Amino acid sequence: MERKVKVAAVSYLNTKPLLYGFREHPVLRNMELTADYPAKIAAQLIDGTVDVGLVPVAIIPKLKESHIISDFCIGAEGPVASVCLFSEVPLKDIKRIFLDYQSRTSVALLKVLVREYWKLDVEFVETTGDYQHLITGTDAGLVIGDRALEQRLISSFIFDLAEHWIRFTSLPFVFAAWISNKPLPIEFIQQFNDANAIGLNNIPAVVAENTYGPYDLTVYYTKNVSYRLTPSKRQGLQRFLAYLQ
Ligand SMILES: C=C(O[C@@H]1C=C(C(=O)O)C=C[C@H]1O)C(=O)O
Repeated sequence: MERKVKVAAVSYLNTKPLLYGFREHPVLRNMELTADYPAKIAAQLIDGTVDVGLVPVAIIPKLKESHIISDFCIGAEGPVASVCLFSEVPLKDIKRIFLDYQSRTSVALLKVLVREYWKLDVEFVETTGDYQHLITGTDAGLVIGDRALEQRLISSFIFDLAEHWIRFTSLPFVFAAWISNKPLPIEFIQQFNDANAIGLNNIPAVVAENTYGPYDLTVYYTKNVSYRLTPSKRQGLQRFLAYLQ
């Protein structure tokens, strides 16, 4: 490839370990990196503004061409902490759920759990800007990312979507994966994966440069988010995509 590969990453704390190793890495000679919230990155990969994105897996069916180019992802093998349904009442009493405009996968996952697992009769409400303050009474809200880690300190009830998916299916979950919308040179992919691994092998250093009060990032990076796209995660991904058809 003559021109630089355009790569878009998620701008949340969950992605810091994956991006840590890119600084001063030779792969940067061949790529340019931007960051945004997941729904934006999905739109950029679909419309071709970028070549690679850490995109919500729920948009895979919307891509004409897609290649998972990495064995690293944003996944979970237990509670993920940052993708939760928050409420002031138990599940059975929830009447409406505000959906997170920044998310694609978790919105789809929530709908699968509501329909197939919890079997709730609720109304979904789209959002376009801040809505967390509307989580009161029988109105619940799906919140993802750093804002979810902050909402944990506020809401009375927290339903972790990864934890409930695992109870439902006995399979781990993948929220986002590095996906390209065109074939890329193998040398680039190897360098790209090498850069991803550096931060994961240096979690204390990643934590040390991110001061964050609301949640323990060592726990988040080592116990909650699970970054390896293992065969069982791929199985969980296939199972999830089958629900979206
Ligand atoms: C674990 C998370 O996974 C994310 C959830 C996504 C989604 O719902 O579309 C997309 C990317 C990930 O950042 C999180 O954001 O907290």
